[in-house]
Amino acid sequence: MCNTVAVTRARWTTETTPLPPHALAWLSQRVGLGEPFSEVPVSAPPSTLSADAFTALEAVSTISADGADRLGRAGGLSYLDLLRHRGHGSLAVPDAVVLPSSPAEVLEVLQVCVEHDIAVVPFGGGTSVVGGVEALRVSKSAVVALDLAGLGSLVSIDPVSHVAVLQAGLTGPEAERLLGEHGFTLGHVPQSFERATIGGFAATRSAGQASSGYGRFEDMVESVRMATPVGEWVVGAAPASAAGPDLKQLVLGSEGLFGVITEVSVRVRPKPYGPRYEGFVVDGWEAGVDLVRTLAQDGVPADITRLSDVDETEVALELAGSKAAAVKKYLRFRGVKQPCLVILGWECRSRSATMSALSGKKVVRLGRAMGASWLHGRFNGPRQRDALLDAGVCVETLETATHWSRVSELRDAVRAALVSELGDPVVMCHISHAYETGASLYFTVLVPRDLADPVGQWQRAKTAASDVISQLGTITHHHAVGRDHQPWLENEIGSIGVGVLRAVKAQLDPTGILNPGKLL
Ligand SMILES: Cc1cc2nc3c(=O)[nH]c(=O)nc-3n(C[C@H](O)[C@H](O)[C@H](O)COP(=O)(O)OP(=O)(O)OC[C@H]3O[C@@H](n4cnc5c(N)ncnc54)[C@H](O)[C@@H]3O)c2cc1C
Repeated sequence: MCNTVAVTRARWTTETTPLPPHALAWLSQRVGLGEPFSEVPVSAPPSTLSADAFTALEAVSTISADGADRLGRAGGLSYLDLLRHRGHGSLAVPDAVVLPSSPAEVLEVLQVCVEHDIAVVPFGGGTSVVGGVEALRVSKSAVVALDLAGLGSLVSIDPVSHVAVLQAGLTGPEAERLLGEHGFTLGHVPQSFERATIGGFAATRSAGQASSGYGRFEDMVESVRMATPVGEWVVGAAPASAAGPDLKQLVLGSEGLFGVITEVSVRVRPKPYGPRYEGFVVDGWEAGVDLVRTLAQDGVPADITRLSDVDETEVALELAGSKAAAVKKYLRFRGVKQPCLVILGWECRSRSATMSALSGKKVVRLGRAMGASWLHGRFNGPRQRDALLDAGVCVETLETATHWSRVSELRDAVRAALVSELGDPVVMCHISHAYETGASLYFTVLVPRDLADPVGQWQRAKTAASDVISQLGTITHHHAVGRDHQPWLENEIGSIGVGVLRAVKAQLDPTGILNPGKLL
């Protein structure tokens, strides 16, 4: 029996966090509530793994064909995954779960899977929202989820160079706890931090909430150790190198198709002394975009640099409850007509540099209480999503990035596509990461769930939004490609790009056992 993923995959946690009454009142008035969710119990189909293959895998690793263990690794945590786990739409369940406990064991498991023609889905925290861990068998005899939870150690730390080697199965909090014992931090805090893993961050080119300061996950990676069907491959030898193309960049974002990442060597930073988070308001989206662009181009963004549009700000204030009225009154007094919330947080970068760039700009300071409130709720999204689903709401997110000159055009186009498919949804948007040349846009969509066809409702909206996104920006800034963004990949990287990735795959995984049906 396996011993991880004790929680149901139909929700983020087993604890139910109901929406507060004022939030429910606002929702029913603005969004409209659907029918409370009728959860249809799901069960795992019989495993098709042959007895021979089971015995061969059992000889080299820990394996379970138990239905609950298999359901616990069936798919990721997108809105559609949650629907499937609540009995709507068909769920792809792996035939077994394999739990190796060392990099050497991962190599042995891959050998057995090649011999028995078994598809292998590398499984970290299972937080993919793009179908990345869907257990697709494709043309293989069976499919196993290869859960990396047994690779959970800090292998080494070099306090002089600020480099740590982390095993792939460490979750965000575990990695931070182990690094914290040595006075260091990774500073990588995506909203899925609580469940996502180091291997998953590397395999998807993840971006965290403080990536404007610490960099995206790929910026932190020094080297990667990866088990492939043709042997072990270690890429990255020094902080910088001119030894041909940077092959590390081929491994990062490879989404389990080229190999199983077992260890990642990362740049770490001393734990911040006295981090500080503050809230500000600007009048109107365009003013906010200009402000964030200036900070990024002047090289003085805060580590967390986040700008909400008018709709997201309005919802944030509505849901803040009693304090919201006083904030709104103050903003009216300050002459702000279209409030857009800016959250700035400093952990490793200089606050004074950002603040001097803000001086003279039309910005209303809301102070540390607003920053503290953001910090307090930074991981609430997935819990609120559970509660919204329970209340009959379709709730999902989309993300992209583009150049500054197109940021507003892209935002408007995505909103229009969603409105044309969904009727009158609430569409909220924020800039989540600021770069010198552009920014990422993150959308949250709320609409009453279509009772007759909840899966089709979101699939149509997602397709419409992705068509628009693929014309004006990247199909994904940090959620990766998986299965869901696959139809738009060739448009972004070209047929030559697809050919290059196929050639790499053929070299590393000649029989195609690794995560079939994703990315390419
Ligand atoms: C509520 C919520 C919020 C999110 N917020 C963010 C965010 O702020 N920023 C962000 O970047 N992402 C976010 N995500 C997406 C997701 O958390 C990231 O893609 C994350 O990096 C996935 O890590 P994981 O360990 O859960 O990987 P999994 O979901 O288990 O796997 C993701 C992909 O990587 C592959 N993979 C996993 N581990 C390995 C390995 N060791 N070797 C090879 N391949 C592997 C899988 O096969 C799959 O293709 C969010 C998701 C949710 C549900």
